[in-house]
Amino acid sequence: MTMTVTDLTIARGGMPILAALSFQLTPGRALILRGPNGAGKTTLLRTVAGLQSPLQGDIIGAEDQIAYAAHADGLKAMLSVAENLRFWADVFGQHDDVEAALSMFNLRDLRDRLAGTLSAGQKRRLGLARLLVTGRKVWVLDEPTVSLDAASVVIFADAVRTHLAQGGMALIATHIDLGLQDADVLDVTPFAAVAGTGSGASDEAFL
Ligand SMILES: Nc1ncnc2c1ncn2[C@@H]1O[C@H](COP(=O)(O)OP(=O)(O)OP(=O)(O)O)[C@@H](O)[C@H]1O
Repeated sequence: MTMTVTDLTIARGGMPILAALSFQLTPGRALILRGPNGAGKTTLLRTVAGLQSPLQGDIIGAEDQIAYAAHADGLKAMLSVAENLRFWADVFGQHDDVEAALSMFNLRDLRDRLAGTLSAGQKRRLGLARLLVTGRKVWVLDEPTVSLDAASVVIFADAVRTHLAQGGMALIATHIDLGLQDADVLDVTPFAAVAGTGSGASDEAFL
């Protein structure tokens, strides 16, 4: 399975942001999205994940194969760590146990804690551990290392490497170096559809 993005034009708030963007994701490969704040990386990920429609262009080959992890953790505060993972495994129709995901993200000691009581970095680790229980091949990740300490960034990078080694794919917007030496890099800056999209627009964190 290969995901092919062709001649994509995407918009946010009614404004075209990136245009004429094409790339491929192939099994075992990660593609890192680069670009300054406001360049359109989140918008591109949301479009690839099917949360919004492109103005133009095609995204083919990844239908029902995408697991999307964005800024909002989206955890169930009143479920425990292990219950959150089981919940998401059920949502994605997976019936494996969640032990591997707990171990990979160093969450075993926290398994019975309510998610709402976790620290920001612990919540992020749980949010990322969910990827492992989705069974999805294509991970679409928006700034996945926010709130993670250095050791947890290493854990996350190991999880991505394992996923790739199993034939998975990853599309990741990040401002930091994840240490994924073999990853391909796509700087979206040259694909800006409108000059100055990096300033003047609203900041959704404050909406
Ligand atoms: N809800 C919204 N309504 C209007 N404009 C928005 C909205 N959300 C984002 N934008 C604007 O769309 C543009 C692209 O934003 P986007 O979040 O895709 O950029 P980004 O590359 O992910 O940025 P960052 O590196 O800061 O996360 C920015 O100019 C942003 O201000």
